[in-house]
Amino acid sequence: MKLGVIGGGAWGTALAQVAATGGRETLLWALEDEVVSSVNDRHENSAFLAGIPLSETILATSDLADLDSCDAWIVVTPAQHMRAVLERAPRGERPLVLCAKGIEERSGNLLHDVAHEVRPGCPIAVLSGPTFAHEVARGLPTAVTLACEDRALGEALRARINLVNFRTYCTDDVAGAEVGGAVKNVLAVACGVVEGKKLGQNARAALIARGFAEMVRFGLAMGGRRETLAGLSGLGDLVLTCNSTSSRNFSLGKAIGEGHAVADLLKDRRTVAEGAHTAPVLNRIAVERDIDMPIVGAVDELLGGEVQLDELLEKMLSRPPGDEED
Ligand SMILES: NC(=O)c1ccc[n+]([C@@H]2O[C@H](COP(=O)([O-])OP(=O)(O)OC[C@H]3O[C@@H](n4cnc5c(N)ncnc54)[C@H](O)[C@@H]3O)[C@@H](O)[C@H]2O)c1
Ligand SMILES: O=P(O)(O)OC[C@H](O)CO
Repeated sequence: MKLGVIGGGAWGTALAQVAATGGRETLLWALEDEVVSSVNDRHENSAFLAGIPLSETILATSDLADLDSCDAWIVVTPAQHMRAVLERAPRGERPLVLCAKGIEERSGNLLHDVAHEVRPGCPIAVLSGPTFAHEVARGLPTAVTLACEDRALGEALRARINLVNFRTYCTDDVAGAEVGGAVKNVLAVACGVVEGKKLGQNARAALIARGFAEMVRFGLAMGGRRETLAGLSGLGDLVLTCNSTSSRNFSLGKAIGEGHAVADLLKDRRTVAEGAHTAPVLNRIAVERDIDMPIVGAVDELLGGEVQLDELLEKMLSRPPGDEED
């Protein structure tokens, strides 16, 4: 099986490395010519994953038409670009493994719904979990969720990508896996703010726990299952992302907490902090569907520049605490 990886950012590059390490013929599509030449000539992605040697068997291209030769595609563009890239990619039915973490802003749809709409007939799987690209690319032990409604296809895909150090756990709960990855990015921004503002470890733990309650409420409303949300793609990824400056979302929040202007932090970014794109749409859906998500709402307000941080913190801390199980 030849695998096509669509997206030459840090995560697409790391997943190409996983595929190549497993002996798969691997073609990496990247938007930037400099990424293509860096991977093909120097076996490194110096733009997005500098300093990590890549398998010499990974071939890169900037021509989407070349992906026609692949049996399955691993789709790793940022969430907001996935639709446009899949629309331009060659036709034909082949499994798509979606790896971005987000919700499409304009439609409010989870990414598997977007992919079904753009590529009807292509079987869809979702790969998510606690996975910093730089660790995966170095071959450090990692475990992920692979969600596919068609269990047999999920098993077949697992056989293609599983490695000793890239443990792949299957589920048929696609919505649950996607919601975990999308919501944790927004909560990581909040935890970064707590770090930047020096509010302490207790506050961060409280945010993780109450944020998880928000993730579960939203996930259940979207048709996901509680055990998926408590698994690798939900709680697992939440814990990773809310505790490390390796996370772009956490780092964004930390800089906001330190007093940097949101607009400056978001303009001219080369790397993606998906939480900034997910917060408005997630909050919009939560309000429309009457799902209680105060932390997500606060992050949305903060990123939208609608409120000053100190004012927001005062508002959050003076909310009357409810019952824990609510
Ligand atoms: N980096 C990680 O550790 C990691 C791990 C798991 C999941 N993810 C997810 O993978 C997705 C991709 O993130 P990343 O870290 O690989 O990206 P990145 O931040 O390393 O790089 C940015 C990417 O955006 C792409 N891009 C910019 N404009 C584009 C456009 N108009 N059309 C298509 N692509 C465009 C660039 O080509 C580049 O591939 C995100 O949804 C992210 O949440 C990342
Ligand atoms: O750098 P972040 O915040 O996009 O997080 C990367 C991965 O999603 C961690 O699992």
